[in-house]
Amino acid sequence: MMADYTVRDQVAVIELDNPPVNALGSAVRAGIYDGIRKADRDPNIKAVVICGKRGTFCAGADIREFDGGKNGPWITDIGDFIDNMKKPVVAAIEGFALGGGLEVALFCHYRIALKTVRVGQPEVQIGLLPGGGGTIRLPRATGLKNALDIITTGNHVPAEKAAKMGIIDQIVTGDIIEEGIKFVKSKCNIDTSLVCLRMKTVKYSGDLDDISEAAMTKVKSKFKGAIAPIVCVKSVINSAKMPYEKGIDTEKEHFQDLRHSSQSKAMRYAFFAERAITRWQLPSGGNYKTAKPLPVKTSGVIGAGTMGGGIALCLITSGIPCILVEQNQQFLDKGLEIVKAQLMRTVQLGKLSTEQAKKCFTMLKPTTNIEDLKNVDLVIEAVYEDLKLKREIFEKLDRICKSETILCTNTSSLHIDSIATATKRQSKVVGTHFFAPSYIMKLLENIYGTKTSAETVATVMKLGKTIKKVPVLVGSCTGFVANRMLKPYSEEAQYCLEEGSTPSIVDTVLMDFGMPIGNFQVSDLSGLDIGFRIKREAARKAGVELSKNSRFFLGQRNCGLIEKLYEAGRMGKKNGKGWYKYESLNGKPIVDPEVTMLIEEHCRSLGIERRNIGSQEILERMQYAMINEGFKILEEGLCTMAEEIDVIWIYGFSWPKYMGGPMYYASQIGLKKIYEKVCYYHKTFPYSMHWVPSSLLAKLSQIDLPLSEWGDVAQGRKLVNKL
Ligand SMILES: CCCCCCCCCCCCC/C=C/C(=O)SCCNC(=O)CCNC(=O)[C@H](O)C(C)(C)COP(=O)(O)OP(=O)(O)OC[C@H]1O[C@@H](n2cnc3c(N)ncnc32)[C@H](O)[C@@H]1OP(=O)(O)O
Repeated sequence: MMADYTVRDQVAVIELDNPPVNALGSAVRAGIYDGIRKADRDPNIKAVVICGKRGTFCAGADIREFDGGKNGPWITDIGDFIDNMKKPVVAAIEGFALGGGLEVALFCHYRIALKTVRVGQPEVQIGLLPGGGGTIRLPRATGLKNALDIITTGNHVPAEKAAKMGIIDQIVTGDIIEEGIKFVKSKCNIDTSLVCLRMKTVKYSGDLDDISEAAMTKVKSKFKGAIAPIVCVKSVINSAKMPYEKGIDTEKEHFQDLRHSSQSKAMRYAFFAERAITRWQLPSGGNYKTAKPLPVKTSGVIGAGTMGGGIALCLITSGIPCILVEQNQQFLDKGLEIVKAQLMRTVQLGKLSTEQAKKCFTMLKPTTNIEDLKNVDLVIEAVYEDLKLKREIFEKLDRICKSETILCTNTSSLHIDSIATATKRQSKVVGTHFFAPSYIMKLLENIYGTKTSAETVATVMKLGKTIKKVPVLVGSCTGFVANRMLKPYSEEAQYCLEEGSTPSIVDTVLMDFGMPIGNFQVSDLSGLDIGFRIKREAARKAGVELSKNSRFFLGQRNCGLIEKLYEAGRMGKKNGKGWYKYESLNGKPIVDPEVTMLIEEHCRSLGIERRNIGSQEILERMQYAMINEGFKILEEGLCTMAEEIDVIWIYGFSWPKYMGGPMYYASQIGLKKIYEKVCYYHKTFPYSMHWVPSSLLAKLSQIDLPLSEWGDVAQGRKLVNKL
């Protein structure tokens, strides 16, 4: 059994034992169930302590069992039994009590915890509801309002706050088992039915229907398209509406429905994908197991623009002092204002106290002298995208900084080697590509160059976690993984415009799919001048003219609409007109007939016949083109596993987690169908190179392999004969 049973001083101690996080697999559930029955039967036992091994209580049900695991007792059987026990049972919590772990604690008559503990019901984040009585018992412990908040967000609650909320009975210090024994022995004379949560009523103020409606509206707007938060609200409301037993039975039905839902399956996939990508490896052989990260106790950021300022903020709010360098005082002052404003916003959002924010700000040392960086452990360069300038900076840094300093570039497109070769420490040069707004967006694309060492990679992967990002390691190519895949996606969106669609139709299709924002809205946010400059730079490099009226550019299909909008002074949201018009800087996008006319005129002048394009075609063309690119990225070894691509899209472009990511989505559609469509579009649009089918996709479309093995096939770790 995966729960140890020992007796100390007439108290039965049941220790959950399932490495690494004591997940409640069937054997653990059976262990607890057998343990409490044994303790109840034994007349020498006066009370019970339930706790966990390895410094943690329990991280919840074993998520891997949800795909059809072993049976074992249902979790609420444990609760039903404890509810009828006369001997007191205490949950002695250290580390985490999450999901089913917190539910087990709520079955107990009492809960004590160390100050460092965090509790929560994170099931909603994997598309579920707390199906072990959580939606019915937590409101009885803390009231409807708190329970709705905890269960619909999945946020962790620190011990002291949980104690104030009535979830924890006592905060203790010292050895948790000793404390548990002491505590529970003091409760032996108390009637357990008085403290049993089943017997309590749910506290709330106001009208239940109003509370329910307000909670529904909130989750529908906050978690657009997701089913689980809605079901969570229903079930928590049931705790106040229904008798205990009916509430529990209904909760179990909801849980089973959600467990089988495609949304929960995708979110469970995403949970493990996020963990799989931490097991990175370099083509040279170095990997997460063998490489040791260097300590980063001090840092520097070059460039105090929106990007650099945001990066500096990430560092200081994570406790890493940062020297922020700008070329002159005026730019530096402007950058500091950005940092201050963002810090204030963080305070307003309740994420930092004023005191904490002040303390963070003292960790920022602004300067106009790059020489001040000489002793820092790591520097992130975040100046604008100009290779010559970046090389100059790296050459200087190489001269100035101590030999151990790691030099990072926040380039979004330039090859790492083209910057690293400006230094004599190529092994210590690495890409750290943040996404705008850099303080908010979770993705950190870490890019290795030909000579980047495993130690350098380990350092920036660890740094990513420290500053609360999701770091993904990728190889170097133009645009890296995220922007390289975004290119065919947005190009197809523009081609759809010139073939007959409109920005609002395309964006609506994407948002109906689940994207939080459409392609053209994003383009307006980043600024049309950016897209225009990228094209102009590509033309300059190739030594050709950028012509808005040519249907071909560099041997490929071209859509000159962005140039035409740019020429018409439409810069995007910042000047109130782009693909849409805006009444204010915070305004919503409004369809602009001028843009429709501009598109129609563009088509007339080029002799393009417009037609009705259905939503299925729009979605397919944007997504399949990008998925095909994803397979090319795997094929070229720039990612080692398909999961990396999905995590990049979830955290870089807010792909809905309940759709798993583009590669997972492809696996659900079926690679055969995707490949056939890619071939069809390649035939239809022969001048768009992104439709040239990936050979890996071609290979995988003929066999039935799980996504977790696609990277192995690409890298030759798994050989497939059947073709
Ligand atoms: C007939 C079929 C029946 C099937 C039904 C099954 C039975 C159902 C029982 C009843 C269920 C009632 C409802 C309850 C539902 C739940 O409890 S769902 C789970 C809720 N819990 C969570 O979502 C917590 C998930 N974990 C975390 O958030 C974090 O892991 C952590 C605990 C905060 C620790 O973080 P960190 O230190 O950063 O470590 P990680 O890298 O995240 O994790 C370490 C490894 O542990 C694995 N892991 C973590 N949690 C679980 C888990 N709950 N189940 C399985 N595995 C887990 C994680 O994957 C890591 O391992 P690797 O992937 O190998 O790296």
